Amino acid sequence: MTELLTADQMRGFEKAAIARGDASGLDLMERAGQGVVEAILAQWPELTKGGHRALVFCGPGNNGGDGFVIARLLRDVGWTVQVHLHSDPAALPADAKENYDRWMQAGEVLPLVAETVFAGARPDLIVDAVFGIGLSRPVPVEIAQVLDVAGMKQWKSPYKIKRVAVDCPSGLDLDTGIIPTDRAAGRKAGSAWPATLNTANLTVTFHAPKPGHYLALGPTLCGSLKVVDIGLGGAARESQMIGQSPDPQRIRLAEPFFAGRNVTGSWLRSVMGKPNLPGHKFNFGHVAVFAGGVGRGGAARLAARAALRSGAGLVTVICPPSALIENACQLNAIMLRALKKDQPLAEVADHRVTSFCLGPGMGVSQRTRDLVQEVLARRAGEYDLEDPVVVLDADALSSFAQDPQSLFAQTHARTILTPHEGEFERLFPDLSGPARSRLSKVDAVRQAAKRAGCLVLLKGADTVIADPQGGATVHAASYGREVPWLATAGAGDVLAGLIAGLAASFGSGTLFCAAELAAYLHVEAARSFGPGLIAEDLPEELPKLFRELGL
Ligand SMILES: NC(=O)C1=CN([C@@H]2O[C@H](COP(=O)(O)OP(=O)(O)OC[C@H]3O[C@@H](n4cnc5c(N)ncnc54)[C@H](OP(=O)(O)O)[C@@H]3O)[C@@H](O)[C@H]2O)[C@@H](O)CC1
Ligand SMILES: Nc1ncnc2c1ncn2[C@@H]1O[C@H](COP(=O)(O)OP(=O)(O)O)[C@@H](O)[C@H]1O
Ligand SMILES: [K+]
Repeated sequence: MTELLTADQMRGFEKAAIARGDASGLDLMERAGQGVVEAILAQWPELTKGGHRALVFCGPGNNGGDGFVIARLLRDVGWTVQVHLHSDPAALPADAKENYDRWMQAGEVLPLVAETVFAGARPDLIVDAVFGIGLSRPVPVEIAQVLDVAGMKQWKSPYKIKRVAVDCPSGLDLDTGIIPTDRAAGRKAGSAWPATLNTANLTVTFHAPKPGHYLALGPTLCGSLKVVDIGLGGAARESQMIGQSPDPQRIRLAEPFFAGRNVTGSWLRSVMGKPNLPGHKFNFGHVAVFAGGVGRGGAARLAARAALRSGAGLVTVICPPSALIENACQLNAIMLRALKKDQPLAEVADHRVTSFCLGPGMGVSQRTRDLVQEVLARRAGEYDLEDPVVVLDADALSSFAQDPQSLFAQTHARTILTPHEGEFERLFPDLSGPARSRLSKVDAVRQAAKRAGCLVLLKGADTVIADPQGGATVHAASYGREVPWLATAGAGDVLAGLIAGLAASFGSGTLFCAAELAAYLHVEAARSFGPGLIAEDLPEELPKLFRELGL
């Protein structure tokens, strides 16, 4: 787990370190600039030999200050460096001004405008130190144009110029992963994309990654991401995240790393480890997955298969009597029960069911609403420690589109909603669409979880999970973990089943931790299988994956 720091939190860390006397602002800026130079040379070792040519673009704040440090350090090792500044030097904040002055002892600064930038010779490297965490509004068009590689037509092979972003490609909002644009001028006609895009090959950030590096457009713009330690401390805080419920004030990245160490095995065991004690299948949880009518059972069967493969002791598919034969033809290790329309649920799902999964293929209907409400009303039985887990996906969510409040009135702390964006919009229209140009995906899901009184997992290449108290996790299939082939019908059904299965065992960690691990595992399963994947392949890939991951 890695903590993702918002701009305000990052400033808080900086202030605290300075107040403790651990470092001055100038020290931190020097370490930041040094870290960027080291990252550049590590990324492109061919740049260590010989003098190369760099353009450094500096902005009006401390991001620009980092730029002056980088310019000076590159010059010190023999590079030809040309600096362009977008501001009045006299208005620079103190530390940035100090580094401007140091640079000016043997250098010059040109304005950051196309005429001067493109008048010079082709650089080997461009350093973007215009805006970092202090971005407060859309980037002025004339700067956005200078930063867009597509506009660098004056130079030969502009895409081969190495582009490094300090903290972020300028224009990216590091809290949201969104590029704030001036709607009138900033958007390509008829498109949600900005008219100009500032992309980097390498982004170097400080102390900890920020949500915007992983959300929305962040991964597309940043290229590869390197985090540089500038001595602000805090590793102990991170260690509290493994296997623990989330802290309401913090955002974490679901990944099996802690302070640079791979902790995959212990992460998996903390959520799904089966104790090596005499036990039987009921000790490892019983998952009940509801299926829809004839010809619509595939989605529930996929979820059930994922639940069983993830280690649940038993899995039962519950279907209408008309679909019994269809399901019986398809299922073996998974048990099957028919539920008649007026039959009490307790007759087919007794108190030993520890986890329910509803939605995939159930159909949008009053019957689905009734079943969801009946399951949500279940409480811990005489012998159970906790209420059963309820995973609500797909049609179990869409069935409440007309009246989401009637669903939220019943959801409880052991419930998780797992919508994709379309389903999310049906339940939370005011947290979707245009609202999301102001609200990060993390904050939208936090608000949704608070309103629903349960966990919410909003799917995507950037999946966000939040609880009603505000604890939030991002799981991102990016930075080398891209799996576009996971966008295949049924992948979400598998995810719902995985969560139900991982959360089913009494011995397992919290529902939140199960959801984090499920998001990670379904992407790892997709990576392991590779292109050509269909949803059926995901559960079948799990045993190999568990072995490889050290479970
Ligand atoms: N925190 C740390 O621990 C460390 C931080 N470090 C570095 O400091 C960076 C943060 O510095 P920062 O706070 O000065 O903000 P920064 O991104 O330079 O921008 C602020 C300036 O830009 C202006 N401005 C904003 N948007 C604009 C727009 N669209 N168009 C025009 N102007 C715009 C804004 O103006 P204002 O909004 O005030 O009007 C203000 O003048 C951080 O990213 C990292 O690189 C490192 O040194 C290591 C330690
Ligand atoms: N480009 C992508 N990269 C990584 N994961 C993706 C991508 N597109 C979709 N996914 C994942 O695939 C699953 C698709 O779920 P969903 O949209 O509910 O599909 P379905 O309803 O067909 O099962 C989600 O878990 C989502 O996070
Ligand atoms: K930048």
